[in-house]
Amino acid sequence: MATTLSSGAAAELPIRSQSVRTRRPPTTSRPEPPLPRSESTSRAEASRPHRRSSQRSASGATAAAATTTATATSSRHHHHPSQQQQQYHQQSDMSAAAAAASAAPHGHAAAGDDHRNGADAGTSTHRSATGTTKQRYRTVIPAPSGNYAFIKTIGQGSMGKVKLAKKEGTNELVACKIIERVSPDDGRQSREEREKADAAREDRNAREAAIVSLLNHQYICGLRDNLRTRWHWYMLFEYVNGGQMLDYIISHGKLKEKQARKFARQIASAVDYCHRNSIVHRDLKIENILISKTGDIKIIDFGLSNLFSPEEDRKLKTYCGSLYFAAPELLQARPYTGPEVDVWSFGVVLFVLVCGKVPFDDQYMPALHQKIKKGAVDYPNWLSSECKHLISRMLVTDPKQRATMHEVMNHPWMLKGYNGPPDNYLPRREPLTLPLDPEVISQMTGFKFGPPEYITAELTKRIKSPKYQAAVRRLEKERERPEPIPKDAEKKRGFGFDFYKRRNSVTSKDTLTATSSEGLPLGDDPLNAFDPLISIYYLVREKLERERNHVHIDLQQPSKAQQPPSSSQTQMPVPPSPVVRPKEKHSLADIVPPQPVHNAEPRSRQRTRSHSEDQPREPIKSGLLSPDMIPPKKESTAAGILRRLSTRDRRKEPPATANSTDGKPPIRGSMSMRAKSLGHARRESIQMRRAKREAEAAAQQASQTTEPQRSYQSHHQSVREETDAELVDSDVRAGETSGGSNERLEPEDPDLVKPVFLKGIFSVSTTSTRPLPEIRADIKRVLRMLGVDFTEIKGGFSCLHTPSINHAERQPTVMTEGGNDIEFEILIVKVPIVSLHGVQFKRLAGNTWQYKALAEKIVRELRL
Ligand SMILES: Nc1ncnc2c1ncn2[C@@H]1O[C@H](COP(=O)(O)OP(=O)(O)OP(=O)(O)O)[C@@H](O)[C@H]1O
Repeated sequence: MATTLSSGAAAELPIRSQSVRTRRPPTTSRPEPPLPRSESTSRAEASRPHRRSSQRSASGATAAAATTTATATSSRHHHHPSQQQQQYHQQSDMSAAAAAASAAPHGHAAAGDDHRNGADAGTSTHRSATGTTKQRYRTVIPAPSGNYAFIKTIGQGSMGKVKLAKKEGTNELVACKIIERVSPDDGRQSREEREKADAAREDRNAREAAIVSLLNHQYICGLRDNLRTRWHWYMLFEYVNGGQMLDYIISHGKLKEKQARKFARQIASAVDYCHRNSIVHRDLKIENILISKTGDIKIIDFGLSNLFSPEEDRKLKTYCGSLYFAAPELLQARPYTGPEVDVWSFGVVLFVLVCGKVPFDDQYMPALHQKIKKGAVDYPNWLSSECKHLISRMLVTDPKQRATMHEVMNHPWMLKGYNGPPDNYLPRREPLTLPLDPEVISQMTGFKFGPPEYITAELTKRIKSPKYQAAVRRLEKERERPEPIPKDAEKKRGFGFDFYKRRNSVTSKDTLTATSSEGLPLGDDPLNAFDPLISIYYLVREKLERERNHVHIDLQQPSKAQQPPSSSQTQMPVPPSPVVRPKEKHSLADIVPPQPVHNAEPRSRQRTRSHSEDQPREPIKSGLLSPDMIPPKKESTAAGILRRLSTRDRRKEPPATANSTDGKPPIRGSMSMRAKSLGHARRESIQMRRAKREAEAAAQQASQTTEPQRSYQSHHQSVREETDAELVDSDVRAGETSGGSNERLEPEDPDLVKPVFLKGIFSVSTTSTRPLPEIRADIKRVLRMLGVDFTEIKGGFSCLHTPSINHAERQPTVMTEGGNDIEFEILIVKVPIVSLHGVQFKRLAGNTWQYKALAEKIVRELRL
């Protein structure tokens, strides 16, 4: 149960008072509008075939699906002891103390709020006249931007399900997070308690929707649309289809520092962007980092995020997050500003990336608490001293001594191989001036700021305040200072050495930036995180500008929308730049840039921080080169991915051939994927394009042959990027073919392997040159051996495992939601070009670390 401490209480948080974020008990009694049940959803649900006989209803697939969901919902919503250990939440936030009246929450109240329209959607239960509970499904979400049809469930968090959905008439895929709004009466709470909990949850949902709808960052999963019905919130996010970071780690074990750095820089970029917009995530953990098709990270789940203020007397007091990633001050129930708890969690994430395990672990909760509070970390000796140093600066138990994001981003480990710190992609801003834009004010909803007049009055007060005006003057002075010293010069005079000396005193004076405000401590910078109201004003205004411009601003290219307004009239929208977001690249050739990879991050908008520029900013400044003309730079290339994939331990592979460049055996195929030097990237890119062309020709030839001739081998050779439409088709077909039954499929059936390309590469836990039937047989052997229930589905296996006490491993035992059951898929994917099969794991539900332990065990047992 959530426990509220009195303001400022610094008492130890009793362990039993911890709880998951307010979770709903099983849904049983709420009447649901009589909705037509969609066939395709039934199929999709029924295609989740791991249900045990005890969970199955005799009345066929529909009932089975209903039971399934009810069971899943039920098991998830019970307050399992481990849940209580995993996430905890105490309700008493700054926002709750904010202005009394709340504007309408962000999101669109759908017709579903009217029961008679039957527009509520998603999964929910319905108690019939006979008292039996039935699950109802809705297949289409009538979102403001169009109708979205559900395809299948792709995730399950503590707040609800996440389903893949497709916009009708398009191939656009979204991940729809479905959150219930009202808790049913399970007899455990009084009506008042329930209502209070629902109201608090509603505030959180509104805030999550409001926050994610405003954020605009390439490493943050963007909200496409948002719908609220009587019973549910539907948040339609961009679909991130490269898998979870967790799977990546299961696949690769610990990452090489170089690879971890790339991800860490992206996380830092996103987190710093949030902080400079007065937003703290509060639930940073490995599960909330997904990987996109292009190999970049996307942070998800802002369900626990909130606004923060640098003011001492406006500290946050909600203690939430995942225990393994939680800062010690949260365990001690101490009020906190905000960013420092994210820095700690980020430190834990970084440790997981480079070590493949959590830094603090104990199966006995009080001991785990003690370890976190003590902050003693065992660093493996193979970790570089710079990496150790950075993590040790992030995992400082005293939040005042802990590294700031500024320090993290400028740490030598972060800079290694790069020209500067990660870019946070903040749009260029100017200090606010009066009058304020009423349209912007009217859209500042979802945060309980109060009515527009109140917001206007408060903002005016802040802008006129001596503190703000002094900050503006300081900024102006900063901007008048001469240009910063070139980066090379920084290196020459020993920047790295200086860094260590002043690590605890990073202030505005330490920053290398002369023209930017970004080195200023939070609260001194009038442009970033000065005050939550001001930050939200900027964000809303920027969002409106994007919408007015009617173009999707390409996050990887600067556009005029990010240019400073030409006058003090900062509300005036800048004329749209003719930048239309290019369609996401799908082909290998398209995403392999012909450039070295060490300047990893895409050149983005014109930045306010000059010292982080990866390219000279002069041309932009002088107007010689339009910012829109700067080509994006990306490290995350297919070549890079494949190269990394190929550098994995392949002891079991055939001996080296003449193609081997470094004495190690190459992976099968004509081209060596073992190139390690950066200079090889370009060559690889060319080779890959050539190979792709050749393979396409071969595939075309194969398609002209008769059906039997289109053998297993040619299926292997088909090298083609799967489009989203095909992905949808295959997902739907998967539901149709498997139908939730245990029916045996011919092992040679090409449908048994899912032709996933880049998507699969990221989560490939292991690859094999062995024929598909052998791989499948081996997986089945291992699953049976480990007592995992499974059903064959298209492209792999749907698995369910209930860990027994005997199975308990020395692994982190708690972390996220979920009952005992671990639900996951093992997909066999094709790795393009090189005719390999990869085994991909995908967690659907269950305890993260139990899942990780199991997946790793399966990988170990496989003889691929
Ligand atoms: N945009 C997305 N694209 C693809 N998969 C997603 C997306 N968003 C969420 N998921 C999947 O759904 C899962 C749950 O999502 P999310 O973390 O947002 O839910 P939650 O209820 O807030 O979870 P938690 O209990 O971890 O806080 C994720 O772990 C991920 O596997």
